[in-house]
Amino acid sequence: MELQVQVSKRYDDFSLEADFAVAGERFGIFGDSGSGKSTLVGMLTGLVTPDRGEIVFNGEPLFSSRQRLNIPPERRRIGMVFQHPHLFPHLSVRSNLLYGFKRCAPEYRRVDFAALVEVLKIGHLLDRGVTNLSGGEKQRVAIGRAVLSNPRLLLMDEPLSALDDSLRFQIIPYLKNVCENFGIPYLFISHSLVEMRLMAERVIVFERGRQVEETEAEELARGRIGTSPVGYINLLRLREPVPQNSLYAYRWGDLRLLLTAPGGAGESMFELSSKDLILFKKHPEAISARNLLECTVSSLFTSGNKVGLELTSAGGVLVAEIAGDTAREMEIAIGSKVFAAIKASAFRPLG
Ligand SMILES: Nc1ncnc2c1ncn2[C@@H]1O[C@H](COP(=O)(O)OP(=O)(O)OP(=O)(O)O)[C@@H](O)[C@H]1O
Repeated sequence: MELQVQVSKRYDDFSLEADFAVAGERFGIFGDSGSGKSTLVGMLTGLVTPDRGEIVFNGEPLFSSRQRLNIPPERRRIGMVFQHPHLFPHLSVRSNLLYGFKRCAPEYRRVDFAALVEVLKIGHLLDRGVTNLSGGEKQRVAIGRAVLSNPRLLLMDEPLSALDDSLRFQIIPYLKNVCENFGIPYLFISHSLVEMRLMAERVIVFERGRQVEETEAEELARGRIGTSPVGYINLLRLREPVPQNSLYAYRWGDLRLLLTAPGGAGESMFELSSKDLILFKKHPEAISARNLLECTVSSLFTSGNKVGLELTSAGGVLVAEIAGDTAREMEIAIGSKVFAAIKASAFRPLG
């Protein structure tokens, strides 16, 4: 997709200025509460009219104040998934799903109902009403309904923020699979950096109605090292947990990691703060941490008085954070060998 946006909108005590062009399939809009994300989404869908500017999607103008053009929402073919699923309570799951499909002109119907139901794993729910579904099931139905309306672009405005932590991260693979399988580009809007990294490649950052940065999701996370109380969050996909005494041994690349958290069979995602890695220049003699990884420093980046280290190990890449003084004392440079100690309890399951 190609999306060009150059718009401004003023409310009494808030104004939004956006000027960006994106080309790609998985874009993110990131910003704190009140930064203007939903206002921008409203302008893209056509529910909010910009004061002036232009919005062009795949070469087709959707809004142009110069040309006095404002394509109505129903003709923009932009799908929406919101924070709350907004399902029709009197309709079954099947009828909710088919709502948009039936309203879509036959020539635009590309998404196959049976295939979509399979990807979202909601086949067993089709004949049920929606009121008693779990939060995660409701959101999967809402995603399915949006996708079945065959949008040219899917806008997801904080689609996970009403779900509790474990559900949030269970829904992410469905969201990604559904868009990838059916070739639907999306804009993912969120104030969660972890969600952004899992969903988007490039990210446009808004602060108080102003677009301040366009970058890669990973870069954005790394740039906040030292400024964020939780540090940089490493995301690890670990496999095949095997009970080992009171712990669980997981596979990570060519390494085994010991964790306190039991995971489901197959793969599970875990987060690990950059603050939870303790670095040694030489192999320590005896340590209480259950994991000791031999690593090479593959990249260094500074943020304030903190230094972020990208560490390459046989398992994969991890980011650690240490004070600038410590990095100098340890004579850390690109190519340095270090040992990273990590407690079994430092890994937190996502979902
Ligand atoms: N219709 C409106 N009239 C007046 N002010 C509005 C209107 N809509 C939004 N605003 C104001 O614009 C600002 C940006 O709101 P917006 O909902 O776009 O932010 P957001 O980044 O989506 O926030 P959140 O993450 O909390 O939803 C806020 O200060 C809000 O109060």
